Amino acid sequence: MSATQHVASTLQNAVIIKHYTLAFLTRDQNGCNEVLLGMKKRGFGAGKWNGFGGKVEPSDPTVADAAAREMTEEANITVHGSDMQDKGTLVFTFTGKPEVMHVHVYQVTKYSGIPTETEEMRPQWYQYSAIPYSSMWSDDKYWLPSLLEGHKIIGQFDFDSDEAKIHHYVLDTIEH
Ligand SMILES: Nc1[nH]c(=O)nc2c1ncn2[C@H]1C[C@H](O)[C@@H](COP(=O)(O)OP(=O)(O)OP(=O)(O)O)O1
Repeated sequence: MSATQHVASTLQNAVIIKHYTLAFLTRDQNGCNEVLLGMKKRGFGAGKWNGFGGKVEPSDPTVADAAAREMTEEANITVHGSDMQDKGTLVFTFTGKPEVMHVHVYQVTKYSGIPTETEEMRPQWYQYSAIPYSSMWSDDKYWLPSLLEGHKIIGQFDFDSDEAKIHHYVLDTIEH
């Protein structure tokens, strides 16, 4: 079974699915590629650098709009749902927990404003060569490099109940 089939089967058989967004803002800074990460200050994943995102709300017209709303709320910049580039799907499960996290992953390059700290996130630009993987979710090092190289990713990471250790994962990288 391919990783994509594995993910599809997990989503088909899940009792509870919660939808989240995760978006990476990238820029070319004098010929050097950079990505904006945020230090999560509270809640799920606090103390880790990550892309920007959160729960898809019933009031969000589309999932891409949810991704744009979260980025605006968390980094104080303006981005539009129509500029969100679909970069794939990540599924996270946790031993002993019935719900499955379905994370919709995006890249965005068009924005206005200057990223500034909010109650939830402290944003910082990182060169692609200096991404702080040791202070990120432990799955990120497997798929973020491919995403930043321009590929789409479809993966599933099964965490232990403590949300720290991955006991199994599958990942497909789709060449762009
Ligand atoms: N293993 C993982 N690796 C990763 O890179 N990102 C993950 C992840 N597990 C969750 N995320 C992301 C998805 C989403 O962007 C974020 C979790 O969303 P939040 O809990 O921050 O949602 P909300 O901002 O809606 O929460 P509240 O404002 O507290 O209701 O963390």
